[in-house]
Amino acid sequence: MGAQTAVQDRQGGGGVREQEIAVEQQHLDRVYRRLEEKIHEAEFLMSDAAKKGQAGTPGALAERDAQVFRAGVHLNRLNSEFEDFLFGRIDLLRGKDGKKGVDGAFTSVDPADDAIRDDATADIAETLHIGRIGVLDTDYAPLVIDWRAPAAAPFYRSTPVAPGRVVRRRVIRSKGRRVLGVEDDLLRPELTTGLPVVGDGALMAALGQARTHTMRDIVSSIQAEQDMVIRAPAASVTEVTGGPGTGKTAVALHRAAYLLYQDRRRYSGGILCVSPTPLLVAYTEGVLPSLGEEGQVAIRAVGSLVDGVSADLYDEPATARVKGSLRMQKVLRNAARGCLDLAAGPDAPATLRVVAFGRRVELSAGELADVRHTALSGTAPVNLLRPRARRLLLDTLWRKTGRRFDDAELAAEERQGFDEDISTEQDFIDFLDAWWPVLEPRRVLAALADEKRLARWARRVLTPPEVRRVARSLRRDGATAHDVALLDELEMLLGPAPRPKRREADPLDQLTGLDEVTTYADRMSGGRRGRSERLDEERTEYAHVIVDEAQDLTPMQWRMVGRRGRTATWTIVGDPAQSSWSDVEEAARARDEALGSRPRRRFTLTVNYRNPAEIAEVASTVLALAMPGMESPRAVRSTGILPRYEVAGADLAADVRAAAARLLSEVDGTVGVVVAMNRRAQARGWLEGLGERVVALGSLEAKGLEYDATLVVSPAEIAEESPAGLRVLYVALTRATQRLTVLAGDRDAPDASGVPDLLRPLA
Ligand SMILES: Nc1ncnc2c1ncn2[C@@H]1O[C@H](COP(=O)(O)OP(=O)(O)OP(=O)(O)O)[C@@H](O)[C@H]1O
Repeated sequence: MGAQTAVQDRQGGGGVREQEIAVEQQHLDRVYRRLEEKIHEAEFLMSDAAKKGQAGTPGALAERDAQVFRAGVHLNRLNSEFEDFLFGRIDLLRGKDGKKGVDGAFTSVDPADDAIRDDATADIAETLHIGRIGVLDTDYAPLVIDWRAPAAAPFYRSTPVAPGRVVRRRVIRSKGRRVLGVEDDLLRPELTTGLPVVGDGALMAALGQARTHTMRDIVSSIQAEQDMVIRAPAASVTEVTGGPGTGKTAVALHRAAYLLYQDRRRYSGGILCVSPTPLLVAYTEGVLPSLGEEGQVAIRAVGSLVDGVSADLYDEPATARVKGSLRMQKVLRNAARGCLDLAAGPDAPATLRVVAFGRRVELSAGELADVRHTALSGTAPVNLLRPRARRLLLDTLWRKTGRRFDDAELAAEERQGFDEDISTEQDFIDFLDAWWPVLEPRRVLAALADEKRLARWARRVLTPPEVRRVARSLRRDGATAHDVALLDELEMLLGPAPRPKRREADPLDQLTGLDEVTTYADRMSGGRRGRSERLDEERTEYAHVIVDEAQDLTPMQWRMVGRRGRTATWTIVGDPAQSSWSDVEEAARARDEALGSRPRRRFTLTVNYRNPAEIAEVASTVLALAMPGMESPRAVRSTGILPRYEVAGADLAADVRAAAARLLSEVDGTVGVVVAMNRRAQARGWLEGLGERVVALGSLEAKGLEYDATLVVSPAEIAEESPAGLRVLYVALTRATQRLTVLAGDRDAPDASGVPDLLRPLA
């Protein structure tokens, strides 16, 4: 953490500042001129390639063009959307060796032995500008280094304690083509180099900004401990823990951009970023595009990982506990199999009758049950067992015909003829459709809503009250994030509908599979969708999986996410102290299973960039209750503004509204009002008319978000909601960047100053 400690002796008076801005303006002008040249070059190459009919063919040209083209696309977007295309500069001492890397910069991290003279003077040997993409001059000298390139690492990693070659780090603020300001940190203040120093450092400037409803990238002020994570090698599993506000989400997203830059080919397999709520997805969605990365990274809420379903409901904590538990595996397995009986409905034929060799052959209900039992032995997905069931039916029917042959060849021929005859008989086809229908996960999950049935499938696994809860929750319209994990598990247990066999040999043989062809065709008949669209939908495996707020994944959700990263490398970020899941050990087991034996690299982030010290301190009193012995991250700044405590009177609505209005008048940006989950709808009503800057959130929805000011309504109600309630309260208390008001309700026991008992420091 060097940023705020570096500089004592600033010379940034008006004149110097103007001068330095002018210097950077000159450089930015040069960069834009070069980019324009590149765009023309790109346009020329594109049209030339098109003329030669080479567009779309792979090879060196495509590779080169792609780069130029990307530069063009970036420029267009950067011009129109983003303020700070070029955002950094470092001035460096001469390095130990004279070697240059591919980006044209010297590679040495340490200064040459004689770079600093005895009288503490030194010369600046290299100046690098850092930006969102790299730009080379005509002579291949780096005009801008991509922030992810190795040469940019010292911009983030140098600290006054370990400055390496960096003498001065500068953050440049610009809008469009105009440089607006510079902020310097001097990393070797003891040296005399003649470099002017301007401003108060970039980090504080960034942290003080008002918040909007979308997250900003932190590319110009990534701190050293964060940079270690962002650039950690992609091998196996990277695990990051850190308290609230330490930048875990920001770091995870920047890491995605870094990995793509590092090895675009490898990650063309896609990066999946799993987020706990749709609100957090919406909040973070803009960060990757602002880093120049779109398309390869899918940011999905954990309730939206299954195609066609989007969770919009929440389960009560006690129901969630059951649905998220590994015990559901067994229940679902029973249901997947048990549903075969149900799917056909009450009119399902009890027996199978066919005509063979001129006489009737019949399988009784008992014989059919035996066939089904045999077909279902083993672990293969139920839908994929249908061909096996069909074969077993034919075997049993054949046996019942009592035909015997001494000649094996003749027997085989007879048997083949029998199979063909029977399996093309309409009665047989209809029977099979009804007796072994293709099962859909949604239908099976819906079947669990029947309490009696669920009780049968959950025998000796769930208790009767648990059965009642789960069945009741499934009778509502809509899905929860827990239901989605169950659907995904069912998808695996059921497997896809069998695909038609691609054999051209015997047309009759093809007819045999007709039922399956039509069923499959039905499934795929969503219209004539483009191939890429379909592929996108079908992508269920990724090259890298990022899990944000990993502490909240239930065991069943770990299984779902695990299936999407069977061959992936992983980045997992989370904070056990913020977990809203109560059965921590079971989740840890499921997580270990999802990750397998891959080696893990662990990192810890220690600095809280979000909350001022005054707010962090209140949160830490709750942390002491929620997780005794757990350390709070160190708050990086202090505002001198203490949290405000109020006690609600008879009209809670009016008090919440007044407290929210007051906060709105005190901050420029957003205000979040956090209430217990069962007050969500109510709270929205209370805030009506106060404008877009304020939002009401249920405690679980506040996950990962932040606001300039937060109003936490009735800490006790939030804490009593679930066994993990204190940790959820800890989340609520750590959302504010500037101001916090706590409103004590009926269940709180405020002292004379209005401080609820849960927030009073332990004696
Ligand atoms: N190096 C940085 N420079 C500027 N801002 C930063 C930096 N690191 C983090 N921040 C800011 O701090 C805030 C918290 O970051 P983030 O949401 O990523 O933290 P988190 O660890 O995921 O928090 P939580 O666990 O509470 O969800 C964000 O506003 C982020 O932009």
